[in-house]
Amino acid sequence: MLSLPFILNLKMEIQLHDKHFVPFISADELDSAIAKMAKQISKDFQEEVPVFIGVLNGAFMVVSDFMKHYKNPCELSFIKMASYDGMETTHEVKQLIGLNQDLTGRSVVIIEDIVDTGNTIEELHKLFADKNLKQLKFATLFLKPEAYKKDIKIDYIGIEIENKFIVGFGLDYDGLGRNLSEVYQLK
Ligand SMILES: O=P(O)(O)OC[C@H]1O[C@H](OP(=O)(O)OP(=O)(O)O)[C@H](O)[C@@H]1O
Ligand code: HPA
Repeated sequence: MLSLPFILNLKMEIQLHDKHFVPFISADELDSAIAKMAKQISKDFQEEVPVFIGVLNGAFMVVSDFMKHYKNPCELSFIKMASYDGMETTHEVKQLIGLNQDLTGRSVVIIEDIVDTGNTIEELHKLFADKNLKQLKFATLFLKPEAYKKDIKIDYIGIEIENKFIVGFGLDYDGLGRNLSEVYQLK
């Protein structure tokens, strides 16, 4: 006979396309990590109005929850970048929707759902280099330290995770899984 934990575990496992995923990070843990980042960032930007830039598609949920936790004046915009095909990076980061705002003299905080290889934030770093910003900072809900090989400083990190593929809370596997309110890890 199967034990109860085994049955519960089977129930919680999900399948997206051909892959199976298991529960990894709960909605409560995600919310606490985002609230902590919002608190840190508001402390660092008390004297000014930062411009937050969310990186679509993946960051839409993080940004939405982050904004609810950020209580000081701020502005928000989005940029759309993509490089992943299924579970693999293509190493070519494309800008799919750009910014049309003058950011001269502004403090900009890029908000990412995940920094993995760092290819995307490297491209963003280049993209903002000639925008005459006051400062550029990077915030990410997830960082995979074993995969990240770039020199760019990541100023605000929610949760460090091992180098395994995850889905949920904005992150997808080949288009699916973005609407999950918890994060799942590849089985
Ligand atoms: O550090 P990296 O290896 O560059 O990976 C991080 C990027 O990968 C994902 O985007 P993706 O290119 O899959 O596009 P999406 O946001 O539309 O899913 C994620 O949202 C990050 O932007
Ligand atoms: O682990 C991941 N999951 C989903 N999308 C991603 N983009 C980079 N890393 C990941």
